[in-house]
Amino acid sequence: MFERLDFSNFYSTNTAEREGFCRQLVSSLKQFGFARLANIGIPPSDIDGAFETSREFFQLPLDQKLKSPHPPTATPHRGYSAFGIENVSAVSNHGTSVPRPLLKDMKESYDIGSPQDALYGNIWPPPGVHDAFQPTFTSFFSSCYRAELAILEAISVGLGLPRQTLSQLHSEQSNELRLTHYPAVPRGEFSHSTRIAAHTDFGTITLLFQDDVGGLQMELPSGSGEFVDIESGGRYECILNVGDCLQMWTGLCSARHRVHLPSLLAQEDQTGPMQDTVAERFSIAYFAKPNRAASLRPLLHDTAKAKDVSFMTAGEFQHMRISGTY
Ligand SMILES: O=C(O)CCC(=O)C(=O)O
Ligand SMILES: [Fe+2]
Repeated sequence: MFERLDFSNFYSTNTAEREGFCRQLVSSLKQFGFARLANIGIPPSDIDGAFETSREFFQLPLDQKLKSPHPPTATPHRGYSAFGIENVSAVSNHGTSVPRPLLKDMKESYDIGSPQDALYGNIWPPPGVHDAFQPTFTSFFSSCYRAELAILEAISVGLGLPRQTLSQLHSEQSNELRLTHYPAVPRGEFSHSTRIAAHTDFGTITLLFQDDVGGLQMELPSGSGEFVDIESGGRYECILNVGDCLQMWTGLCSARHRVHLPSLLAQEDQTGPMQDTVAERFSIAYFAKPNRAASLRPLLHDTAKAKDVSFMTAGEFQHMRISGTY
């Protein structure tokens, strides 16, 4: 649907090529709220390691996984959430005039924060449960943070802002990494449940890595309630999407998205024998979030109106958006 952009162009020594790439990136984020990126600087072997470790963890017996549980409240967003615990549809209707039905999420997930985050510590599996888990994701987190800063610089350049404008609003690392496993389910379940209900992401940008099962869909046109598949380019491709904070700062589109029955399978109803089971799916999402004290005042058009309004801080906004999901 939209072309894959090669992030290595951001490092081109040819200024026109570099700036042209940044403008193309911003244009995709303005039009769709999404971009597909190759070569964001995370080695494929690290991505393989993260997916393998995630699979191994989710394959453990439930009593082992529950040794590092997510707290019963929405914050801090850390640790393991079993199937059916989190319910994203509770926040699906944020910012829309078209109410969506509440659907149950069919997933289990694990949330990890930065080791540099001064406010919330991590909840790791205790020794003996999966000893490679903590080092694998501590290292993967740092790789994602480096990629995040480079992408924020590219977006700033593409918007015509000084290169460090966005990256310097992310120095505190209140970012989050989320591993998700969507178990195989009978396809009939999709009539009353979903994998993750329609939502927008709360932060600045999200870097998503997914396997090739499919089912990630975005709302197009925005606000229509119609969803189209974002086809999977495999686990080494990064799907980049705009979150609510970047939309408030810059007007780029924070597109509503969900994970549901892939359209190809939905069409089988008309075209041939239906498969009874929809394959399990794994994804890894890294949510870049602004420093908590950062103001969400628009960065591009500091209008007279904006000067009179008091804007929420990113921390207040995150808190408001996440409550209700647990
Ligand atoms: O699993 C996916 O592909 C998307 C997950 C997602 O949108 C989220 O966790 O915010
Ligand atoms: Fe999302």
